[in-house]
Amino acid sequence: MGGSLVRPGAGPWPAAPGSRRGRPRRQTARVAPDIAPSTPYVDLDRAAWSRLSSSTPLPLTGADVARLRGLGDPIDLAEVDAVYRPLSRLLNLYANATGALHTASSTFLGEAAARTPYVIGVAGSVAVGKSTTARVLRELLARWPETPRVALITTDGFLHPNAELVRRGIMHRKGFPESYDRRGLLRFLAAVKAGRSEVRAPVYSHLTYDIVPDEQVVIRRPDVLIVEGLNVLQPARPTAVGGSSLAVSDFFDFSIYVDARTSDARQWYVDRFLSLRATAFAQPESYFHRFAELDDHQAIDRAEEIWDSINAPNLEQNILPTRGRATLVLRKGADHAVERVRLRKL
Ligand SMILES: Nc1ncnc2c1ncn2[C@@H]1O[C@H](COP(=O)(O)OP(=O)(O)O)[C@@H](O)[C@H]1O
Ligand SMILES: CC(C)(COP(=O)(O)O)[C@@H](O)C(=O)NCCC(=O)O
Repeated sequence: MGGSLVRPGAGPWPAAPGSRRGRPRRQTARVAPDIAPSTPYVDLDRAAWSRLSSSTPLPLTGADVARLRGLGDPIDLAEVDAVYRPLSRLLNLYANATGALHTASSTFLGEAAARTPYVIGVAGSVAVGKSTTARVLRELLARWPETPRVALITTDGFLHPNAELVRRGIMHRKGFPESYDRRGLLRFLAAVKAGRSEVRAPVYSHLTYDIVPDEQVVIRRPDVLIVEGLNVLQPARPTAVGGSSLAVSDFFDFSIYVDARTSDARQWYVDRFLSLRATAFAQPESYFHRFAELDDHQAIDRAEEIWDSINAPNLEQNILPTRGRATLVLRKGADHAVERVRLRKL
């Protein structure tokens, strides 16, 4: 393959907050290529990535992609072909290999091999297009004969209801780790992974900006479960006795971080906010209904204020630092197209 291997920390990947990159480095001797420090990542540019798995057919049409596309996301069939078709093949190989491993360990233990869903996490900032990525993958993975049943949940269903956020004084921190019922999400994933026949999750509405009372999504032993959300790669919380509890990502077989420059994500958030005035905000039940009548200047001010006070600090403090934990990073350019793909090999 024509992609380039990179040293950890090298290449186009900007430093996550708190990383060593960006600090002055001691001068070190040049390392000969054959003894260069090994890296757990393979970093491919778009062209090299899209040449992989060229024999895998693309089972979607332009109309399918239009149906799956989120507001403001220009994804088209060419993008799905170049980026998501190889990813679907890779996930198919990984899911099959994990199934075989599971069968082997059941045989060793003398247990009947019960299938357990292959769980994929999709992380990244607000407005980077996680939901489109997750929906496209759901559609592609469901076309493989081994995984026809693909379920998708978003972690916003596990946000505390607004009344509870207000009671805790953290309404301005929606999307931060503490705004979620983390125990509920862990219980949900443990039940899905244990192969329970029916597992329920609460539902969030972007329209009312709150949990929908008395509504639940039911997951019935899928072959694959995709779990999409800002904070799905958060490490476990330390416990009072010096240990740590389980993390959501402990239940993942594979994880994807949808990455973009922070300035691009901010612009996409503002653009989407402007578009939402004529669609979601125009509906009387929308939490943001009062913003439907704002002119462009007022709407841009309001969107930038929300971004700068909530979504940017959350990205910098909680989300971006988890990028290195992902199995695969999709790095988007300013036009939303994926420019590079980084896969963790080890
Ligand atoms: N205020 C809103 N009203 C209606 N829909 C919204 C609103 N904010 C976000 N959405 C929709 O919710 C989905 C998830 O958005 P977000 O959490 O920003 O993640 P991403 O853009 O990475 O998918 C998107 O499809 C988006 O269009
Ligand atoms: C609902 C969200 C927290 C995303 O939740 P997720 O599905 O990623 O868990 C986010 O889209 C959001 O609404 N953030 C609050 C700030 C804002 O209104 O943009």
